[in-house]
Amino acid sequence: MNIPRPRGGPPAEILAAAHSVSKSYGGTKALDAVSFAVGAGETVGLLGPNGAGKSTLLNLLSGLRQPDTGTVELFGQDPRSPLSRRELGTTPQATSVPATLRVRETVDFVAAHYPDPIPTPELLADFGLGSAAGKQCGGLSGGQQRRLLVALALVGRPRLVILDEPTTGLDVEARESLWDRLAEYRTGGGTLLITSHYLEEIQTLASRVVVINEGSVVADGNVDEIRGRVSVSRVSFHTGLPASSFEMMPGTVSVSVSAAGTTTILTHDADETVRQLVRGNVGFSGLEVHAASLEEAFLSLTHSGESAPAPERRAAR
Ligand SMILES: Nc1ncnc2c1ncn2[C@@H]1O[C@H](COP(=O)(O)OP(=O)(O)OP(=O)(O)O)[C@@H](O)[C@H]1O
Repeated sequence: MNIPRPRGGPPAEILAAAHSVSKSYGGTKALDAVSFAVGAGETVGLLGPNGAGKSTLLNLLSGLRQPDTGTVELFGQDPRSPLSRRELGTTPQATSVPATLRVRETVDFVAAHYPDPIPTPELLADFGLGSAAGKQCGGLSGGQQRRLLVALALVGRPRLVILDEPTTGLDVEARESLWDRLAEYRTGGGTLLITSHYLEEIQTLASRVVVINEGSVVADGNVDEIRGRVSVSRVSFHTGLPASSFEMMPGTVSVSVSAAGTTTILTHDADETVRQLVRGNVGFSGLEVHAASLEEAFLSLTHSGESAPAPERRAAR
């Protein structure tokens, strides 16, 4: 597990951890022997495509579900114990607000569970909901409801906040304002675990990014390391040569040939790929270079694996 150790100091306290955790829903394996931990003071972005297992992992860590095998800890205890959740603020993906309660009443109700909550007017003002305080929650827009849910996660000044895709349904302005609030929470010493589909979205906030795909952790590192590894291009062209001719080229992740005869090289270094094609006197036509899709980028992580991160492979050649 990758827990940062402050230089010269003791290891960071682990606030939440999964130890070799597996979870299936019927025949679907959502998590496969995942080990993962969040240390105090970290902001961890949990990144992965649809169905990767992100929500399942968060639900286990926050005690909403139980693992089939392996163990989970929250503040060193079983996350299902109410005591362990006292210092946790969370907004699961599917939660909705109570339609008939007013916004102010909803915040007051949740705040009453904590010894030192953020005062309701202050919290609502921070989240741009001051003027909506007297409205029924059911009358809020989707974006306002989302903001209210995140505000509720923070009201008790928790030590750890777990948010599942908090910006879903928010416009750009609301999204930025939400990141600002979370950055303030972090500056005040808070620890964050946030899921997203997009590295761009979490890269300004996250101190560490963990990529999960098909129920397994496929990468764990700082933003620059992960960006280097998910930056993949597709170089496509027509040639008479078989796919195997290109597999050893520097930076290559995978090579495929479509039914229509187009050869596509997924590569971490499109410039070098094109240089190699020219230098090698490869007969090609119809050359095109595009950014790879997110799915292809995640696939590249699965292919390269933890033992051979792309930047090192690139440097070694
Ligand atoms: N309650 C459930 N019943 C059956 N299958 C489920 C259930 N919850 C999740 N799954 C399946 O488990 C796998 C992991 O789902 P999970 O929601 O954890 O992924 P995710 O990374 O959070 O996806 P998304 O980004 O789409 O929210 C998927 O194949 C999903 O269809």
